[in-house]
Amino acid sequence: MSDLPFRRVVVIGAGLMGTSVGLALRRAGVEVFLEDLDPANLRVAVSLGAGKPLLTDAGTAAETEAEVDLAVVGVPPAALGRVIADALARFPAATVTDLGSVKAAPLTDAGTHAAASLDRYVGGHPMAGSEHSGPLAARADLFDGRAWAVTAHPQSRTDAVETVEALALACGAFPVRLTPAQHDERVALVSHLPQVASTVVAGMLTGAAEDHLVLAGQGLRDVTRIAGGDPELWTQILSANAEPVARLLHEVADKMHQAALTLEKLEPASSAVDDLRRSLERGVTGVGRLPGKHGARPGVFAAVPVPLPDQPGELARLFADVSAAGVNIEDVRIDHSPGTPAGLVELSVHQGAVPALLEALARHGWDVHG
Ligand SMILES: NC(=O)C1=CN([C@@H]2O[C@H](COP(=O)(O)OP(=O)(O)OC[C@H]3O[C@@H](n4cnc5c(N)ncnc54)[C@H](O)[C@@H]3O)[C@@H](O)[C@H]2O)C=CC1
Ligand SMILES: O=C(O)C(=O)Cc1ccc(O)cc1
Repeated sequence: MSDLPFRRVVVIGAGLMGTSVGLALRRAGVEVFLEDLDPANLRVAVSLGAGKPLLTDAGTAAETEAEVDLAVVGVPPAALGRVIADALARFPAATVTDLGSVKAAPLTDAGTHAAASLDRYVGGHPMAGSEHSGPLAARADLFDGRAWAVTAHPQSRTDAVETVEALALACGAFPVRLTPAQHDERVALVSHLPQVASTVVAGMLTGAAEDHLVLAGQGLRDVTRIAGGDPELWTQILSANAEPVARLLHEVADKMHQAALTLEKLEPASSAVDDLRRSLERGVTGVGRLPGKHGARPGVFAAVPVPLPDQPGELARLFADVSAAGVNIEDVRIDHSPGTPAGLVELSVHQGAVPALLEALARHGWDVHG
């Protein structure tokens, strides 16, 4: 990519997110320098190919700092304001952005330390990540097809906003412009509430007997996966966006209370049965509103389940058969049932491709049903 508005990028904080940005930018041919307080994380990120260390044993060449066009701050939320302000001072020609999950508090913080140069700062938040931390969990394709919030503030320079949008695009994401306040309000619903809900459900498992947990299926794993996220990171995220998240939690608590009352009133053919069905249907409607890959309209993709024998080469054979049918796999999920010699692969494909795919898979002996 030769028409990018940056040639030399520094990533400060080479953990999961910073290292993933480094890998994605290296994939796009951009020169990347890395920095981290933790020398072990820096070494791992460098060895993964995410960039070169900014500081060498001989120190940093002054011309390197002067020639940095873009600094990307990937440190934990509570440290963001300070590190953004430092980056504005250290890299005088650079646009500075960050990867933080909250946007209003770090902007205020950075403004108290670096008000004069804040016009070169534009916030960013890639809406992709994982429940794992650190550079070993990083991936070059983490941002492919994902939204990346770009949060300009009133002083942000237009060229700085365009540079951060170009960063999102270079990493494979699509930029979404929002104000910091709009961002924090929206992620309260789409990211922070699900985290607390997942955490509460997972927390209830701590008291469960092991012979109960052996029954756990994919549904429980789906609901609790993000509860495995770093508690320190999430303490910082939720502390910085407490009010909107608390408002939503009160709403959830009311709805849970209503659901409990409904269940207590259930009798065959009672109106409580209709209430229960209506609330389950509302859930189906809500899930159907989630956009698919690349922000595609909901409902564009369909999931095709295929039972997979637990033998070497079966997954490769399935993918080859799908490919021979001329069908693109948009997404894939594999469910493992402990103790059984089979798994279930769920192929997400364009709805229009489903009939041809089912026909082709059945022809190749896969156990699929229309
Ligand atoms: N974990 C996730 O899924 C997502 C996280 N984010 C945001 O990305 C940021 C980074 O999160 P992760 O990469 O998950 O955390 P991480 O814990 O994997 O990485 C953070 C890195 O920053 C380093 N660090 C801490 N303070 C530093 C400082 N003052 N200077 C230089 N390096 C410093 C740490 O040593 C560590 O290597 C956070 O602000 C988070 O809110 C955004 C989207 C997703
Ligand atoms: O693991 C996942 O699916 C996530 O959604 C991770 C995540 C964590 C924090 C963010 O600010 C954004 C995304």
